[in-house]
Amino acid sequence: MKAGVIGAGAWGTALAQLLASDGQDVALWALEPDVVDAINAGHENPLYLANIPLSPSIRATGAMADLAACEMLLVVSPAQHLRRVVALAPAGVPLVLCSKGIEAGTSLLMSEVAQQARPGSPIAVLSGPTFAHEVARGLPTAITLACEDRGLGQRLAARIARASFRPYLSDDVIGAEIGGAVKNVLAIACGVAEGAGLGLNARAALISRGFAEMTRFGLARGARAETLGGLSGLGDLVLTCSSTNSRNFSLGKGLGEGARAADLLSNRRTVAEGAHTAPVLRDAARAAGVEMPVVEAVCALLADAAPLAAVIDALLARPLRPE
Ligand SMILES: NC(=O)C1=CN([C@@H]2O[C@H](COP(=O)(O)OP(=O)(O)OC[C@H]3O[C@@H](n4cnc5c(N)ncnc54)[C@H](O)[C@@H]3O)[C@@H](O)[C@H]2O)C=CC1
Ligand SMILES: O=C(CO)COP(=O)(O)O
Repeated sequence: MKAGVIGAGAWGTALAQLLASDGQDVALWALEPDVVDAINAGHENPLYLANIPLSPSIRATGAMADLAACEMLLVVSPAQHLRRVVALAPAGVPLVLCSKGIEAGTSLLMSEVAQQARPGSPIAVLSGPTFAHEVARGLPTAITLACEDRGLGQRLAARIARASFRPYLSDDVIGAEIGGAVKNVLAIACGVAEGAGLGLNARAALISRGFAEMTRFGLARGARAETLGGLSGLGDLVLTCSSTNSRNFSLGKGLGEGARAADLLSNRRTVAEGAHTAPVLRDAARAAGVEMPVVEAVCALLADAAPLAAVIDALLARPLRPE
């Protein structure tokens, strides 16, 4: 299966490096001409994945037509741009969606957006606890590969798997997507706790009460509980809520230290998906009658709608209830 990757940010570049690690050619579509040139001439991507020497088997391009011969396309754009890039991709080729988020304006998950943008292209989702720079360095990683077509899922998994990169197959596409989208918002909350010096008890409470929110929302959207408790849900939640290597956690840390969201988000080159997903998720949850108080709190801080102390007090003052 000749592989192509759409999007040369940190994660797209790391996945191209993974796929090229057995010497096979990988076509990598990048938005920025500077990135195309740096990868082809210098075998590096200093803009998004600095200090990682890239395989010469990776061929970057700015022309989507150069991906026409690919038999598998990994889509790794930011979630809010996925509709536009998928519409440009060659038709009929299996799309492995690696972006984590919910589309603003439609509240659609990435698989639903891709189905609208490229009807007829088979779809899979690749999602889990996977910091890009660790995968690019070949460190051990496990991930969920969700696909409703079991045979296709097995073929994709075989093509993507490496000695230190283990895809676990699932047929719960929606469940895999909801975990990845929701954990980004919850990572912002854990970053806030870190930045405000609330302690590790508070972080653990946010992770487990946040997981309860993820589960309520996921079940309401048709996800399976075991998917939400797996790599793409709980696994990714734990990773992203534990480290400033996470852009979402770092954004929250800045909020917790007292910075304004608008200042933290202006002029950033890399994406913190949780900031885009949070208000969409809050509205979708309200519409479904699902309570998500941690997500509501993150939205209030992102919108600068209430002082940090008031947001924390409101969460702690919620009525006592059974776990
Ligand atoms: N970085 C990571 O460790 C991981 C990231 N992801 C997900 O992968 C997706 C991409 O994230 P990263 O690769 O980290 O991105 P990044 O933050 O490293 O880079 C930003 C990306 O956005 C692209 N971009 C900017 N404006 C655009 C536009 N108008 N149209 C299309 N693309 C545009 C840039 O070309 C670049 O590829 C996100 O949904 C993220 O949640 C998933 C797993 C791990
Ligand atoms: O999704 C990720 C790891 O699985 C990356 O998290 P951040 O986008 O918060 O950096």
